[in-house]
Amino acid sequence: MSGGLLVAGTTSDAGKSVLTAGICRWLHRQGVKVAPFKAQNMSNNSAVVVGPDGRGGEIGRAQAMQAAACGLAPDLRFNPVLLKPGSDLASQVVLLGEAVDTITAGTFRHLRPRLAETAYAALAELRETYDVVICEGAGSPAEINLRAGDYVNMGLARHANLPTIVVGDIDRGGVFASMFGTVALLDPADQVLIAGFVINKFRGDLGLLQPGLDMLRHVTGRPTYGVLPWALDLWLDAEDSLAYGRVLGRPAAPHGTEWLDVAVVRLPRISNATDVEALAAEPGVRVRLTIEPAELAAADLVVLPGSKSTVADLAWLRETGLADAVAAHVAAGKPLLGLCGGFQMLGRAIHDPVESRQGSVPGLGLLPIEITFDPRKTVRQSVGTAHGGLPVRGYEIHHGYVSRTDPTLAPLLTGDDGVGEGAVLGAVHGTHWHGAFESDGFRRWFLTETARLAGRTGFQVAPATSFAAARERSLDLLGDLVEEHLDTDALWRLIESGPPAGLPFIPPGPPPTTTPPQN
Ligand SMILES: NC(=O)CC[C@H](N)C(=O)O
Repeated sequence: MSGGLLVAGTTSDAGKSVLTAGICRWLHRQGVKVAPFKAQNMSNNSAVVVGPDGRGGEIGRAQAMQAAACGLAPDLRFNPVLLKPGSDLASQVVLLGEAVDTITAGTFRHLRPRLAETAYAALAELRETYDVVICEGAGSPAEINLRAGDYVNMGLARHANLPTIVVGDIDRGGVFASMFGTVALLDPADQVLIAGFVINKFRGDLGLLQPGLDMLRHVTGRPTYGVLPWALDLWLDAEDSLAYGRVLGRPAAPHGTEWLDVAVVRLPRISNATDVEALAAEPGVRVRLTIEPAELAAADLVVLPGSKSTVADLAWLRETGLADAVAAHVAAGKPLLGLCGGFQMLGRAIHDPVESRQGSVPGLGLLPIEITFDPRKTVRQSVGTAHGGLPVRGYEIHHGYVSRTDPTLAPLLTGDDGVGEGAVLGAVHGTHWHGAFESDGFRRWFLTETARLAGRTGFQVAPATSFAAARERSLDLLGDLVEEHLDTDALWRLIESGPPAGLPFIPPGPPPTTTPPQN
């Protein structure tokens, strides 16, 4: 068979990624050969995938997570187009894993046909290989200004005749109006593909919600396939949980007598922020994303995460007073960790003719290294050891490299080629590797060392947390939610048989265009 479904949303962060992953896990458990797909993703949170030519390429982390939900290794075709925003105006374009261009809104139009063609071809290939492909849309399908050029939402559904469900986040309010409006702003040929709705993040009495669902059915002629409850345990790989001010996940009580407090600076162009999820998976480790200097002062460990715009985010760090707070933290002998872009900021100088094109700028001066940016991007999976033999796996996505270092500086890690990676100087730690803290033994050593440096003598790392098992549990939880709360028989009919016949048109449809579409 060649089944398919598009999961669209009323807004960004409505729950498309997790619902797609949940549907993938449900089908995978049923023995269905299923794959995920997102034609175009806009995110700086990417995973490294080894392509058919053996080279490393990038896809959105959400698609790598959905691949795991399907029991598959990630594939570049699962997310053929990835836009990585370096500023509000410009994005790096990653096509089938490889960075090919940097675009602005104005130049996107010229590239769009090539991107759409690549995405359509990738989906066609996947549909030949897999029995079912679950596609995730982007933003809302009712972005009427962008509809003409769309190949991620209804443009994709039309091209591949995909039945579409629309998920809405009821916690934000206005869910009925946004469900209705999403359908009613689409043209008739798009509307016949919208089969129904899913409500996400509901807390409360289903009996009170039911009349609303009945009314929604009455005014749209479309059912709600189910209502997913607010699930507190769902936070791994969920990008919206990375908003600042929040504690990441739901940390269990400490194994020892004291908590370890970790403050992660929420850089404006943060990239691969999911790196710190592995720390947050440990009992007694409280990880908070913050932009408050006072929170850095109170933290045991400060983390400068990855950045898509190292030099610009470093300037922001100085403007906001956070750079001074980082310096004070280090001056007090407390531990600091820099990851990729955050590591690059720790050196004496950054020479960047590529990303910011600012030339040479001073770094924070906390490590005796200099960073130079190369137009070629390093994208690879990396394997090595730390602290005398603890195995570490990670991945690298960067243009900048260490161009000058002090030969006496100790590395944090050693690659399997025997070459030192990153640095440790006193309580300052840094590496270009992402994902390293998913390696359980290394994470335990690092947290123990961190607690010692911070004087948290009562903190004791739990002996046996497995991050891989925690991720697997979270995918299973998503599968459980789908099985328990959605009408899976009806969903299966949709996936198998395509858009149902006879779905009514809801006026007014798209407003007439007064100006030519911009995309
Ligand atoms: N992943 C990152 O943090 C990348 C750092 C920096 N933007 C670079 O390209 O080198």
